[in-house]
Amino acid sequence: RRERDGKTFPPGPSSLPLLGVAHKLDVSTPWTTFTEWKVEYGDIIYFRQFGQDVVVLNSEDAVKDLMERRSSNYSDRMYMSTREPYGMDFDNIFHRHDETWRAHRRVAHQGLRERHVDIYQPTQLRFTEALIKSLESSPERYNSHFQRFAASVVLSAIYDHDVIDENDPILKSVVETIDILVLLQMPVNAILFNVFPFLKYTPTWLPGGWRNVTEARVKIERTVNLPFEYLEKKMAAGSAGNSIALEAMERFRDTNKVDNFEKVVKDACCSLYGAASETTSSTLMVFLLAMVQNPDVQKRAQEEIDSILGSGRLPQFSDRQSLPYIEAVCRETLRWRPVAPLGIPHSATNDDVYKGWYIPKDTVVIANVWAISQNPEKYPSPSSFKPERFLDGTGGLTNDVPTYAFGFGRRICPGRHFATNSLWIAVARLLAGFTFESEYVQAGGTVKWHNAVTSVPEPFPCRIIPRKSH
Ligand code: HEM
Repeated sequence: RRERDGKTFPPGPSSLPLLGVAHKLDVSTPWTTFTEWKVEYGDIIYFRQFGQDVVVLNSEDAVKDLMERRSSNYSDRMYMSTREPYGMDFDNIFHRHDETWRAHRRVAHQGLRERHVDIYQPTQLRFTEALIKSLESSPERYNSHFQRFAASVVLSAIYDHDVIDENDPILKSVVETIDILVLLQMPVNAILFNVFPFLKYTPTWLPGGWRNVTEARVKIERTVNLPFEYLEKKMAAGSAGNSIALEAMERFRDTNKVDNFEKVVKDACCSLYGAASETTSSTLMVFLLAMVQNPDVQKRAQEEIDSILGSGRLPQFSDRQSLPYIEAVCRETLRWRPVAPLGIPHSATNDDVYKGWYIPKDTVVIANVWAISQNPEKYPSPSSFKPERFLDGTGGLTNDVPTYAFGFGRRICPGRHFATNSLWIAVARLLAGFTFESEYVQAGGTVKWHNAVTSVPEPFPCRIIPRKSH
């Protein structure tokens, strides 16, 4: 227990003046270190990193107590000195908990609420079919096909924009901008830039060799505006289909409740893309790895599909209820290797006391999703991929839905219903259409992980074999 100014802080490792706790952390997978610290320090851990107060929550109960039951105090994001100068303040994901954030959330919620997302199912199906075709013609490029699938469904839902190929101007522009956002807003970099402001102007820290802030601003502004220029042309021609952007524009224009609504909608929509694309494709990579590591699971999933659909018919969204094992495979994919193992850190708006421990204003509060998803009491042998965990004795689904993979409280991912639909149709169709094998992985070959904002397996040798019956 540590005391400062008569206040008791939660337990945690001691920090060095310059390094903080960096020397004690596995910096590429800090979530594993935080989970190990649970044994010594418990469910709520405190330390200081470069002068920044940090609290890590290692259990679902602690996360829910703070981020959900006390959501008015734990829904902010940390201050980032790079946001304004680089023109990144358009972004909703790292936005402070204020009126603009609320307006963005309204756009997201309206377009992505649970009962509404089904209108995008035809789009998701269409791009799943394109994914299958790409895998048939160049299976070795599976990773870029997954990325293309994720980007296409999302750009279509947000802007009614169909990605034609890799040179698509909107796709290129958003990908470039996301790279900047990721680099500058990764929590560790954000803290560094706050503490050592000169770093953010140092060219080597900037993506793509960028030399100055102005150029970043221009690129970001273009990314926010370009999809709307396309959409406006379609609107003028009367050919604009359903999209989150169009719906939000029409609604905000009619209600007159939001100031500067065009900017709000543009910014919110661009943020949606940023949050949606990489998370979805990374989850498909995790699914693929799980399949090649667990041929028995793959076989059982294919047997379920074949027994319900017969050979030849492909899964449709309407089959979802009849395929509980496929649903369980999707849930287990989200649990087994959550692509955001530390979620996105929240921040405390005011001083607070929890279980007698003091949490100062502006503390960065991290929900350790990894510790929750790997909790051996809830999930015995947590590192094994076992979809049966989500099934009851009769083969039906349990009530356990790994929503923790999508964050918590007011900041919970607004795209989760859309994401789980994309994931489900892709997984069902991939399993119906192909068998995935990897002698390399089966023989214990190393699979590297890329750990940045998301944690994702790097491409590994894999054979993608069309199934004869489909
Ligand atoms: C498998 C796919 C996805 C995963 C695992 C995922 C996960 C997450 C997580 C962990 C957060 C942080 C929540 C928190 O702070 O507590 C988040 C935020 C967010 N997600 Fe997702 N997400 C996915 C797909 C999507 C999609 C498809 C969209 C939009 C179409 C989306 C839009 C957003 C937005 C806008 C935020 C920021 C919310 C805020 O700060 O208020 N995500 N997501």
